[in-house]
Amino acid sequence: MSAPAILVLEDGRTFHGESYGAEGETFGEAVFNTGMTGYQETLTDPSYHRQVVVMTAPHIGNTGVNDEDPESKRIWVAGYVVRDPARRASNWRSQRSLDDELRAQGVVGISGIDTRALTRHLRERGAMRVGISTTETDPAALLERVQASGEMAGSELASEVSTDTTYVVPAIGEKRYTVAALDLGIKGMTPHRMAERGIEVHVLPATASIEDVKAVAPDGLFYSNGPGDPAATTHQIEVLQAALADEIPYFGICFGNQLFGRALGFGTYKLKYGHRGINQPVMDRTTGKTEVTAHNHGFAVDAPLEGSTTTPYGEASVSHVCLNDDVVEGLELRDASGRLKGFSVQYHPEAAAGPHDAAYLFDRFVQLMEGRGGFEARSARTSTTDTVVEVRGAPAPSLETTSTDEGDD
Ligand SMILES: NC(=O)CC[C@H](N)C(=O)O
Repeated sequence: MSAPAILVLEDGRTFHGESYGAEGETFGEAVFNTGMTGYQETLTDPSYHRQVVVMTAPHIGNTGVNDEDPESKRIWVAGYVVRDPARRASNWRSQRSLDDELRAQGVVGISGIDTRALTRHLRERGAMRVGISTTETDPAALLERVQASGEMAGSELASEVSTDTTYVVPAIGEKRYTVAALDLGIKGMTPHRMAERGIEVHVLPATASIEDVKAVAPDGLFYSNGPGDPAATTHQIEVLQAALADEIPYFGICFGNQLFGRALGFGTYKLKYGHRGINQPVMDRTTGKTEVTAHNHGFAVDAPLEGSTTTPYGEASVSHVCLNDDVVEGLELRDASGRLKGFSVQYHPEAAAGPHDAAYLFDRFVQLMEGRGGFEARSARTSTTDTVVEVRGAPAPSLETTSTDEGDD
């Protein structure tokens, strides 16, 4: 029988459960993830730094933990909330149990609480600070510490998770392109998806300057996902603006979408409770096609859904929209002649975990670097799914790449 644990939200709502993972006390922003699979990828996604993740799937830990699926070197979540942990791990790839892994990495969790009630509370009241403790028995005392803990809004966190030194992920097969990738909390699958397409990826620290980027002689610049509030970031926005002024093709994912938005002059704002899961429907307005996608974001770009906005770097417009709530899920930048200069998405085409519907975006990045910046795509704006293949035109690389045999979900 595990030790008792309590979870206290910043508005005082309290849940009593059992210790899961490490014993101790932890604080963070309470968020919920609706993914039925992929807990290892979720736990090791650096974008969850300083967040306490509530899993809505009731059984977690069933397939154990292995050394192949982590998206980074460690677990980043500040705390973990599970309804009913697996009593034993059962999978041919499992090397140890999730409970043991959480304990070994010092991650404090709680189990045996009503995660449906907690999730409904967060949906109604919004994401908020939370504390979990196995050492405190008085909720009022824990509440005081929750209310004194740090807020997510206004926090610059990318520098806390980024690599200290540059490293290179070699192209798989023939090398075709060089990309400078700023690590703002990058997931391992992302450079892998690029390497699969013949891209040599130079992963640079979040503090890299425009000179550092140019020193790589990149065909394209990439900004990764990452934790924290995009409004608290200035350095990377300046680097991106300098790169855009220099006509370096750009692709961004998640945090990289938010920073693209800010570099283009749009604002960002905090969503009430965010999008976290692996089945979010998104419309690619370039093709009219809907894709099911993996999300993990608590902030979003505030850009007009219709029309384009003139920026110092070109015409910016919204390329992708979430069909659940009309949140901006992608941006694109074109020059006056309609040539694509850069684009980004708010969700996770690297899909670890998640469906592979959005893998075409890595092909789009290759096309952008090839100088085939989506002339076809623009004329396809009003077309329907049926015409996707024609409008994208041969000899584009396959847009439906990707294997389904990756062990990521
Ligand atoms: N996965 C991400 O890049 C998240 C971006 C940002 N930290 C947010 O919460 O919206």
